[in-house]
Amino acid sequence: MRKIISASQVKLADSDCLVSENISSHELMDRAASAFVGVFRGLVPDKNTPIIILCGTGNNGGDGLAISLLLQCDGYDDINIVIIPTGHRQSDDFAYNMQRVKERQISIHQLERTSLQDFDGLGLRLTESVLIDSILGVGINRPLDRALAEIIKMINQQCKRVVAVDLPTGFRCEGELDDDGTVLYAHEVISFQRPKLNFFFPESAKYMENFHVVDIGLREAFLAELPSDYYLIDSADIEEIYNKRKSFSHKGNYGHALIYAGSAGKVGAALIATEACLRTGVGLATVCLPEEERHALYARLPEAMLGSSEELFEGVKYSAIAFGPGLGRRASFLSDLFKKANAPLIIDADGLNYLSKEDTLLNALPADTVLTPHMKEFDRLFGPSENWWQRLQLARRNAQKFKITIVLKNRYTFIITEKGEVLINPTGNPAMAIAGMGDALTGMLTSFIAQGYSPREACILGCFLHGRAGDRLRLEGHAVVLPTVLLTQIPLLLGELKNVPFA
Ligand SMILES: NC(=O)C1=CN([C@@H]2O[C@H](COP(=O)(O)OP(=O)(O)OC[C@H]3O[C@@H](n4cnc5c(N)ncnc54)[C@H](OP(=O)(O)O)[C@@H]3O)[C@@H](O)[C@H]2O)[C@@H](O)CC1
Ligand SMILES: [K+]
Repeated sequence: MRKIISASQVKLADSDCLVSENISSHELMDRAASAFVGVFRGLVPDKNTPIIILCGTGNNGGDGLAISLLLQCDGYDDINIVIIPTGHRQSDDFAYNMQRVKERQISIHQLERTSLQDFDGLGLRLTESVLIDSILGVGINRPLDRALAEIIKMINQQCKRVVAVDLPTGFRCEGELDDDGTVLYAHEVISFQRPKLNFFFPESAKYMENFHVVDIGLREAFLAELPSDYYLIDSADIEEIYNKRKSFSHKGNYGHALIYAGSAGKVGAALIATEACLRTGVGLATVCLPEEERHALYARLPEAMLGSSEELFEGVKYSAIAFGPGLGRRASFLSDLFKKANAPLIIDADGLNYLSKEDTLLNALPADTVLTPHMKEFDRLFGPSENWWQRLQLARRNAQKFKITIVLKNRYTFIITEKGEVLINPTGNPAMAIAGMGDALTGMLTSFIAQGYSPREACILGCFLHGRAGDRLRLEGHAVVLPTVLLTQIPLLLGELKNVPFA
């Protein structure tokens, strides 16, 4: 898992890198510039493209200058640099790179003061150029001055393609994103070493389209020691957590899941959740569906067993219970379930809606419960929030208070553990925005918990693989991914882990 660090921690990691490798800060800046250019080349392969590099006078601006040198060496032949004064003094590495740029034949336009009129007077071809934004990076420490904000608003109206260095100018790395703040909109952001936490909030879409993260060699061992509650899940975590199926094992070794789901007109939700559970490897799955809907289950999923509410808990020990997809009014069984359940619960959809209407039930949630709300379900459960930063903090408080895991679903799903850690899932794409996708996730999480994984492990595995299956289909050309099609990928993805599915 990759720890997400704050703007101030980045500076500590930079200093550590200089000391531990015994390099100068401009050498590290060259490394950052080179990593940036590595991605930039792929984004803008045409070397005749007019490029405008907007530089502030701190280290973000220093990066811009170092980037100009590399791009020129690479054969980009139409580069204009504009220096916009930021702050009280130039940083040393900015001054160092300025000296190097002056020794080359690159056009430099130096604004003596930050003013829209002066900027406009430069007559830059903003609409035809690719603009590299290196005005401000992690050093932003106050709202933008009016004059700089005016320049940025004009650029936002005119520029068709902006590539930001480290982060878009004006964007805050963490904390509440200011709704009225001016930010230089970036079509691409090339960020150093780690993505910034706020890249993962839906509000960031207003300020940026895509981001790339490049390694600049900061010491991972140092980053691992920094305190942070935010982590980005990566494929190595999946390899580490997932256990191969053992030889001589049988269905009894892989758990028995109960799927309490479906109602008249919403049987599909139960079928999808159950199919997901089975395809993720559970040993046994029992579905509690209304009796009259049983034919759909037998026709679609002969592997599943049907149970009725009365007999469900007689002498059966489940290893995980999913509750909610397509339940409608049947969700009122939740209070009884709390008394009868003998396994961790995964509550979704109508189960969450019922929970939000009955205040006292939240306090009665059994240990190890997983809630899987999307934003609206979350707000109904725990109250409204003004923005995603507030919502995430509210989720952390409630996960700790009730000792539960909350899977807050979005483009980047946040898994909030009972300790208040936030694990960010990077996989998934808009082709997956379709009915039934959440039911599939619920089935997968239930399956992993039934197989003996902790709620934390199950949520990491389930969210990552669910999104990865969708990403694979998207890459194969599917503009839309149906949940039942996505589920066909799950056994294949599991089979690819550690290359051998069996011990
Ligand atoms: N550290 C490293 O070794 C490495 C760092 N790297 C790069 O450095 C970047 C961070 O550089 P940084 O710390 O110099 O900050 P940066 O974002 O350039 O801005 C600072 C200047 O802006 C000013 N200022 C602040 N707010 C303002 C506002 N609202 N409006 C106007 N001005 C404002 C502030 O002024 P002051 O507070 O002094 O008045 C100060 O002068 C980082 O994002 C990455 O790109 C990479 O090369 C890798 C190695
Ligand atoms: K920037």
